[in-house]
Amino acid sequence: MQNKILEVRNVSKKYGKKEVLRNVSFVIYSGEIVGLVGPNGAGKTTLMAIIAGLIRNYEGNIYIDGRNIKEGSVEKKQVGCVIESPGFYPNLTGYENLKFFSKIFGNVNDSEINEVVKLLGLEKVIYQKTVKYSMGTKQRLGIAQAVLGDPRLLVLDEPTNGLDPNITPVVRNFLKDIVRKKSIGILISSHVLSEIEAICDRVLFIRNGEVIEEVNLNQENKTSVSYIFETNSVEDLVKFFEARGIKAIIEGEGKIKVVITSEMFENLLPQIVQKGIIVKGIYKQKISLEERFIKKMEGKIIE
Ligand SMILES: Nc1ncnc2c1ncn2[C@@H]1O[C@H](COP(=O)(O)OP(=O)(O)OP(=O)(O)O)[C@@H](O)[C@H]1O
Repeated sequence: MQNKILEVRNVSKKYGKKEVLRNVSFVIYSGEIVGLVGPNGAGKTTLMAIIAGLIRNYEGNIYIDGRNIKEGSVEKKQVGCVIESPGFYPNLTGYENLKFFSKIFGNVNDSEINEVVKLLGLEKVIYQKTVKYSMGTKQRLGIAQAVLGDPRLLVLDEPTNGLDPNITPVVRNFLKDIVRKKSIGILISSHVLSEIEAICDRVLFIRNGEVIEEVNLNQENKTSVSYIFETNSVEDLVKFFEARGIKAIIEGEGKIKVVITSEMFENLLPQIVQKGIIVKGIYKQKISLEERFIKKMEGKIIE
């Protein structure tokens, strides 16, 4: 069984009278990358800052490795974070900055720093002063800083912001690798939903401070996808689906579209064949996270 790395239980936060987070609860298990997506002002950064221990005044409880973060200090680094733009000493080199931050958590040796620098493709710039760094390079140095000291959880707010498209996969692979290798958990937010889709195991949709949906991206057969059926008997096929409560949309000549799970598809296909309906072609279209997000934020329900 997987360990619970993070448990957020009924967390609420107000600024004055404004409720920024309302009763947020979720869990991250070891080896999991969980995405947090929502429109501007939904409460993502506030939630991440609370989990990272940067905001202490909130209702509810947060447990990291089973330990309530409200209860006293811990010797070991529990959470590594990059929230908003990472801050570094501009007149120190990247390496000096990493050394400085690592000292706070003790026991980070040079070989660990060198390995992380290499994995994040920072070797060429690491001995330059960070004042010269681009935003994307600062982001990568921020991730390196967050990872050092072996935290149990990484909290990364928009970590691929400002990265060159050729560097984004480097960061993505780095995070995918360490989350499993070190059995940690990662909470990540991004406005680039294709990026979230490429990296996360699960996604939480947050709106007006509430988690309104959780999508498991690894459960392909439980997620509804669009299937386009090409057939000579459009009417019969539409009737077939409608008799089973499934909406079928005519998509041009001889084509109909239904949104069903892979499990349903596997059960229904033999029945279609049995009815003697001739299917000339079937095309599967996965609903992208972006489509789900747009529909969800419009308040439409996605089965
Ligand atoms: N220090 C603060 N004082 C008062 N209100 C705040 C403060 N910080 C955030 N807020 C408000 O809380 C709400 C949530 O903000 P937050 O930054 O957490 O949202 P977000 O989902 O991260 O948005 P974005 O995608 O734009 O970064 C917003 O309405 C914001 O104006």
